[in-house]
Amino acid sequence: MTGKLRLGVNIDHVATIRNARGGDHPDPVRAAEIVARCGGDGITAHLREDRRHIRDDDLKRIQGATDLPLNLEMAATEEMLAIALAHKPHAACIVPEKREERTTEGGLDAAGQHNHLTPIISQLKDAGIRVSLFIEASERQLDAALQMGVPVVEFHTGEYAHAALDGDHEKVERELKRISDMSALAAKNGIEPHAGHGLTYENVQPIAAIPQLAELNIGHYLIGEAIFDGLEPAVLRMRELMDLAR
Ligand SMILES: CC(=O)[C@@H](O)[C@H](O)COP(=O)(O)O
Ligand SMILES: NCC(=O)COP(=O)(O)O
Repeated sequence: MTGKLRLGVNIDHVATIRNARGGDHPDPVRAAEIVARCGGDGITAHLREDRRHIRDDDLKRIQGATDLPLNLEMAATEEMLAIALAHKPHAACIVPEKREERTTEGGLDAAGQHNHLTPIISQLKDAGIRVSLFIEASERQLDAALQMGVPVVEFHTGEYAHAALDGDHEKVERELKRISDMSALAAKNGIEPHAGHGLTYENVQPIAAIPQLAELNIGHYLIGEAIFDGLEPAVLRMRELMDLAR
């Protein structure tokens, strides 16, 4: 049976615009409040090591402003671990991070970093934080996630989104199949599959139709659309498209 697909709204890029002028406007906290009012299921925020968008004080303010679960995206570093343990978000999604990248370019190499990730995951879990790994939809990475005992994985949909933009239909189908196959395998093994990165009104529905997926995290496109239509209509439109696909 296909359950409700949650929509986590990533508000990072409200902070990107704020930071362009160094002041307080627009405030990502106000975005979180709007998401909460219009039926978003969660707030996602990526505290990057270089603080290019979300900043440390935003986390506490977001947590104080809404009851929606906060999904903190974080690199697997001691600094980020300490911040996560201090804030105790509902969930922490461990993501790969490269200082010079424009955005999160690929999935976490969970298979290659087993020894580094295991103690970080267990400290997050001991603090009651729901740990997720942001990985490519591959059997190797999913196996590693299983071995590490995480309850959630988020599949990186960037390759799928790029293929859709390029009009490469064969690649779109290949990417969809691997995300769909790995979602089924994750669910079969008791891991809750999520997906996100580069999702738009145009490309969200085939992903939303994957029955095992429990949550999509969507940010950059929604904040872009919000400039033209407002954040609430953008979230509601995405919600509608996701629901129609189930
Ligand atoms: C991990 C991820 O996909 C999100 O963090 C999202 O991409 C927004 O942050 P960036 O644009 O900084 O990658
Ligand atoms: N984990 C993916 C995410 O939070 C949102 O990615 P994007 O929609 O900003 O590309």
